[in-house]
Formats: sequence, C-alpha cells, structure tokens
Amino acid sequence: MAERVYLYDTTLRDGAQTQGVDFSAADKVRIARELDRIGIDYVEGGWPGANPTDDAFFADPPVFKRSRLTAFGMTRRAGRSADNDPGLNALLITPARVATMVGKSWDFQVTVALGIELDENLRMVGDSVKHALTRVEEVMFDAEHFFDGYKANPAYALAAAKAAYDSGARWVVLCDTNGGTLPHEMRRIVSEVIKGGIPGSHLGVHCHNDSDTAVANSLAAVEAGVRQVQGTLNGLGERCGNANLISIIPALMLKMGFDTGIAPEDLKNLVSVSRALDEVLDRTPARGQPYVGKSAFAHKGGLHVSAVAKDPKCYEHVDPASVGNVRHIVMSDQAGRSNLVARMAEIGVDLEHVRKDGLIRVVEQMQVTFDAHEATDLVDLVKRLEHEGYAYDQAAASFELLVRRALGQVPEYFTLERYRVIDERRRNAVGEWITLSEATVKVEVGGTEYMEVGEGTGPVHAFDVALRKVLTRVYPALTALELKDYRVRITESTVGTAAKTRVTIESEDDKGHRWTTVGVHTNVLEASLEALQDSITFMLFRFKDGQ
Ligand SMILES: CC(=O)SCCNC(=O)CCNC(=O)[C@H](O)C(C)(C)COP(=O)(O)OP(=O)(O)OC[C@H]1O[C@@H](n2cnc3c(N)ncnc32)[C@H](O)[C@@H]1OP(=O)(O)O
Ligand SMILES: CC(=O)C(=O)O
Repeated sequence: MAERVYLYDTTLRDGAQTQGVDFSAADKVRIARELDRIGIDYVEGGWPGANPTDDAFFADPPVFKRSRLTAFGMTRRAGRSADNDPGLNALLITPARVATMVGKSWDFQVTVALGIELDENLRMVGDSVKHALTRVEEVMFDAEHFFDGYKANPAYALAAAKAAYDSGARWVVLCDTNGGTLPHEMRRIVSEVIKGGIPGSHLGVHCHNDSDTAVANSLAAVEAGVRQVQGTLNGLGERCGNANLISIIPALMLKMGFDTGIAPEDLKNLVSVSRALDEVLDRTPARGQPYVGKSAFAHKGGLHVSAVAKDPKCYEHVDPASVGNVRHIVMSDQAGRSNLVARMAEIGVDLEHVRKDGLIRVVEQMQVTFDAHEATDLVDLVKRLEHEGYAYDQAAASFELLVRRALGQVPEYFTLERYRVIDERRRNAVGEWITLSEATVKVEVGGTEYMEVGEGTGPVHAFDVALRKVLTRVYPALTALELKDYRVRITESTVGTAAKTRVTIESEDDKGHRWTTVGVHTNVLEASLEALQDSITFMLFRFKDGQ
C-alpha cells in the first residue's frame, strides 16, 4: 500500500503575504472551498487577531467536507505566560481545531530578532505547544529558519524542534524560511533530524522559492522521510513565493507513488483549482506553469508533433488528462505538416491540403503585401505569415479563421467599408488636459450599409465602440463580447527597416469561452483592427448560437 504524505495549504496565510495580493474574506472562503473540493488535508485560513479580514474569515469559516481548518499564529511572547498571551489565545478560540504556531529555531534570530536568551525561546516553544493542546485538538510547530539555523548551530535548531515535539506537537514543520537551501542540503538535514529523534511521520516541510528550488526541496525532504508538505496554490507567498502545491501534488502521486489523500479522479481538478486562484486574483494563468499551464502540453516543434502523433509519451512526462489538462498542437514557423494535420483535426477540419486559390483569397483578405501569394500550401503560408510578424501559437482563433477562410467556410458577417478616427487633446471644463478619440465607421452587413460614431479613451477603443454599435444591432450575441487583454509588440519587418506592429487581443464571452486573435501592420491601429475584427468574427462563427 502506498505511504501517506499529508498536504498542508498556506495560500490563505503565506499566500496572502505575497506583494500585490489582497484577499477579502469572501475570496478566502472561495479558495478554501476549492482546497476542500480537491481534498487537501489542512487548510490554513490565516492569522486570527492579525487583521479584520482574517477575523471575519474565522468568525464564519466555510464548512469543509474533507479538509481540516487550521489557524496560524506565533508562540507566546517572551516574558509572558502562555495562558496570559492575547496573541496566542486568539488563535485558540476560533472554530479551527488545529493550531499552527511559528517559533524561532535559529540562535541568531533568537538573539537578534527577539533579543532574548536562547533558553527562554525553548521555553516559549514548549509552553505554547502544551497550552495550545489544552484548547485545540492538534498542534503544529513551524520551526522558522530551521535549515539556516541547523547549518549555524545544529544542536540548538534540533533542541527547538524537539521542544515542540516533546511537548506534544503532532507535526514539527521544518521551514526554509529564507529559501536559500538546496535539495542536497535538504536531504542531509532532514535525515539528521530523523536520526536526532523526531520521526519522519511527525515531520513536515515548508519551503520558500528564493533559490527557485522550493518544489525540488519539498520533494527531497519527502524522499528523506518527512510526511507533511506545506505549500500554496500556484506558488503564491512571501517574496519569491512558497513551494507550489500544484506541482508537488502530481509529483508525489504520479511519480513518487505516494498516497496524498487525493483520489486520481480529484487530481483531474488540478487545472480548475489553479485557475480558480487566478480568477480570484484577476490574473492571467501562467501559460508555462508545469502540469496546469496552457503550454504544459502544447507541442510546437515539427519533430515533436510528428512523434506525438505516433505516441504522446514521446514528448509528455505525464498524461495531460491525469491533471485535467489537454494537449495542444501549435501552428507556427517551427511547424511541419504533422502540426497542421493535428491542429486541423483538433479544430475539427479533416483536410491536409488547401487549394492555392484558397490561400490567395486568405492573403488578399488579410491585405498583406508580401509574397504570401506564392505560398504552396498552408504550412508554407503560415511560415511566411509568421515571418511577417504573425504569431499563431499565441492566437489559435486567428489560425482557425485562416484555415477555415482558406476552405471558404467563414461567412462574410460584415465588411468594413471605411473608417475615420480623430484624436483630440483639449482642456475639460475645469482646465485639466484630457485626450479623447472619436471613430466613424461605415460597415456593410447583409447588403445594408450602416454608419456609426463611437467615442473612446483611445483610437482602438473608439473604433470598437463604433463597430459594435453597428454589429450588436444585427448580432445581439456580441453584447457579451469582452476584450480581456490587449498586447502590442513591435516586430522586425522583412521589407526594409520599417517596424511592424503585432497586436494580440484576448477575448471572452459570458459563457467563459476565451480566444485570442492577432493582427500585424506597420500601423498600430490597422493591426488592432485586424485582431479585433478576427475576434468578432470568431465569436460569431464559433459561439453565437450559445454552444
Ligand atoms: C515566517 C513567516 O512568514 S511568519 C508569518 C509572518 N506573517 C505576518 O507577520 C503577518 C501577520 N502579522 C501581523 O499582523 C503582525 O506582525 C502581528 C499582529 C502578528 C504582530 O504585530 P505587532 O504586535 O505590531 O508586532 P510586530 O509585527 O511589529 O513585531 C513582531 C513582534 O513579535 C515578536 N516575535 C516574532 N516572532 C515571534 C515568535 N515566534 N514568538 C514570540 N514572539 C515573536 C517580535 O520580537 C516582535 O516583538 P517586539 O514588538 O517586542 O519587538
Ligand atoms: C512559517 C513560515 O511561513 C516560514 O517560516 O516561512
């Protein structure tokens, strides 16, 4: 039977210490529910008494089906009895039945940060654990700076850890607080602590990522014998973050053969749990995030795709479905015919080659002025367009439109006959400078011509407002279209030295569909309009019937 490793999440406490992160109590509840849904053993809700948000969270915490709620705080202060320490007692009177206390284990920290005698610190640890056990069911001790402390004074670091263990702490958690430890040091120190008298079944590890080794360190600590791992979703946390549970969990389960209490079926929620945190933080999910990122199983190089078509194991370390992810085949100038065939199959087009007249039609529609007309097939066309500045690996919707236009499958939903954009800088009524843009568009839809004017904070915004004034009349579904991200990048031109601009737009509808489109031109407005028109066309083509 697989050995058990316990998981402890500190997203709501150490994660809340991330610069730029500011959870509300409702955010915390939402994240806590996700952690419970996937089956994390311990969910640290925060530090009761530290701030009103954490107090509000602990006043009305979510009811868990699987996880144990944990309250965090510190050992009693020097010179006070544990019973008479308001800070310590605040974490013992919440609905959480598990309390985690941080305390010093590095002699230097005791002397410098606390400014007290080394023995008093050991008494603070022991007293606090004993006192907490009179109020809650389970107590953990986070031995702060344990690894730095052990390197400086092993006997003292071990004495601090043992003060907690001997006083009844269920778990002694060895913390790499400054994140400077490397995996080989982890293995050695954990083994020595076990030899020193604390069994691995009572040891946990809490790693920070300052050396970019937090996940590796956590796994090394487990290899050396610890049986609890602390971390956060997506590696949130103080400074460079904590060990990323989203990477640790599948590594423990799929590669090291441990039982984490998470069933294989629950592991398939890994992507959705990771995205739920990004959603709360209003962050774009990191494409390159191992296991759960959109690029984690995206194959771009022609050689890779050709081999993946034969057996995905050729270029995948785990099955993407095991963590709830999917495989993507990406089209770009690194592609071969295998990419095209696989990508077309992915979007439901079963055709290897597109006739030359289709390619020329697409090139004309895109109004590109180079030799794309000479393209012999779609792979060739994509490579030529990428050379011009298009980037289809980041703009799957534009790629799909390119293919389907070449096949004559995309209706002409609208035709932009002409537009005019005026930018104005003037003083407002109270004399402040303001900039305003106004766009006039003339659009033909189904044989009828429409003209509209839109105002915006910039020319692209004004154009979007005017265009959508026309199109939502005919296609009401477009009211749900939201532009989520707009990125501009200067690329090198193949013709002379003139700079080309690539605009990438990410869009979303009210059903949670997201798609990305691209436009390229020497004029940033033209590039934006191309990406914007692709975005609108893609929504009408793919989603307007509410699929
Ligand atoms: C490694 C970690 O990540 S641990 C978690 C760190 N997280 C946080 O600090 C976030 C929440 N913290 C807070 O809101 C505040 O720091 C509070 C409410 C806990 C304390 O606030 P204050 O009372 O104003 O103290 P302040 O933060 O300035 O300083 C910490 C005090 O605790 C003492 N202290 C630090 N660690 C410990 C410990 N393990 N045991 C006992 N006392 C400790 C320090 O010596 C200092 O005491 P001093 O004020 O006598 O110098
Ligand atoms: C406890 C904790 O967060 C640390 O030592 O890093």
